Amino acid sequence: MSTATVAAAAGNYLSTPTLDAESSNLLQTISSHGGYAYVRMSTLAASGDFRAAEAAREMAWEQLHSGPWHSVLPAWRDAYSMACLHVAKFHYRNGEFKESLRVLDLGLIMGGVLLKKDLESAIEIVTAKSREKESEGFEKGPKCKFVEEGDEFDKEEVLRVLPEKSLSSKIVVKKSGLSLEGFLREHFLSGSPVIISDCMAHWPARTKWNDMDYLKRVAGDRTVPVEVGKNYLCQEWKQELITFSEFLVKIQSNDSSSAVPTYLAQHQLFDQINELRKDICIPDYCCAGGGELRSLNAWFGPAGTVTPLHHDPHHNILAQVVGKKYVRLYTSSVSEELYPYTETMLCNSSQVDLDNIDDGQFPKVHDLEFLDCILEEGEMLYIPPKWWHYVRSLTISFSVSFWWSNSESSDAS
Ligand SMILES: O=C(O)CCC(=O)C(=O)O
Ligand SMILES: [Fe+2]
Repeated sequence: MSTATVAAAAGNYLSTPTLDAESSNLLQTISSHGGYAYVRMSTLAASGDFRAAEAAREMAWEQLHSGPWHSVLPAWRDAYSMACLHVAKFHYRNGEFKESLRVLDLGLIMGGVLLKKDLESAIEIVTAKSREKESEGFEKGPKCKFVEEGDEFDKEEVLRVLPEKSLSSKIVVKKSGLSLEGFLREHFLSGSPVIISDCMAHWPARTKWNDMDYLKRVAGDRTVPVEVGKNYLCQEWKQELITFSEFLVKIQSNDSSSAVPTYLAQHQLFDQINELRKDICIPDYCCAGGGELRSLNAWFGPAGTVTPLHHDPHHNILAQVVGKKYVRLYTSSVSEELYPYTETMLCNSSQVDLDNIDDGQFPKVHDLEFLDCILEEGEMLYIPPKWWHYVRSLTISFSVSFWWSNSESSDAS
C-alpha cells in the first residue's frame, strides 16, 4: 500500500462508513444463528459509544472462554473480532495507537475469519500512523545483536545442560546444496532426517532478525501469545498475551539458569505480522510429495527453552534463523517404548522427561537408539512425520517450522 493509499484509508477508518456496513452484515450472519445475545452484542458494538463497544467485547470474550476452544460457536469469534474493530476505532481516534493495535491483534489472535481482512487493513493503517508519530523523535542507536558471530561453545559446558547420552552416538547427517531430487530420493521417501546447510543465506531474516532494533521497529507494538513455564506438560505452565517489545526485554534479561523461560512457541506469527513474513522464503523442499503447506510457525525465545518429546503428523522443515538448538530424534517405530500419554489431547507427547528420566517408571527408554544434533544458525532440519523430537535452545534462538502434508495424507489436519 502506498503512503497516499494508507492516508486515504486512514481517513476512511476515522469516519468508518465501511465498518458499519460490515457490522450490519455480521449482524445478519450472527442473527442467523438465532441467539438473542449475539444480536444484542452486535448492536452494542456498532453503537457509537466506547463503553458499549467495550461491553460487547467483554461479552464475546466471556463466550470465548466459556468452554473448550473447539466448542465455541464460530459466530462468537466473529462477534469478538467485530467488537475489537469498534473498540480499536475509538482508541485510534484518540491517538492511542498502541492501544488500538493491541485490541486489533487480540481480534486477529482470538477472533474468527470473517473480519480478518478488516482487522489486517486496520492494523496497516494504525501502524502507519503510529510510526509517523514515533519517527518524529526517533534516533537510531547502535545495532544491538542477540547472538554475536563466533560465540563459540565449550562442548563440555553444553553437555552439562543436555539430556544424558547426548551427542555421543548417531549425529543427523548434514548435507550442503542438497537438490530437491536428492532430498526426495534420499530423505523424503525413506523418511530419514537430514540437516540441510547453505540454503537460507538469501533470507532477509538471516541478517534482520538478529537485530533487536529491527524487530522492535516492525513488531514492537504488536501483541503475541507466549508460553511461560518449564514446558507445556508442567503444572505451572501458562500462556500470556504481551507485546513483542515486552517479550524482547524478557528475552534479553533472561538468565538461562532461572527456571521460567518465556517462549513464543508454535505461533503463526507470519499470518499476523506481514513484514516478518516478507523476511522468510518457503523452502522448495516443502513441495516434495505434491504436498500442501499446513502451517508456518515461529519459535522464538531465550536460551534454555525446552519443547518436550513429542511427534507431529506432518513433514517438517525446522529452519534455524538465529542462534542454536539441540534436537534429539527417535524414529516412529519406537513409539511404544516412549510411553505416550493416553489422553487424546496429549497422545502425541511422551510421558518421559528426557532431562530427568525416571528409569523405574520408564525402563525401556534408556537403551533406545536416537539421532541428535546441534542445529546451527542458517541450517534446516528435516523431521519426517511421526518422528519423535525433543528440542532445547542453547542460545537466544529464533526458528521457523514449515509443516506440510502429502495431498493424499489421511492425517493432515
Ligand atoms: O523448536 C522447538 O522448540 C520445537 C519445534 C517443533 O516441535 C516443531 O517444529 O514441530
Ligand atoms: Fe514438533
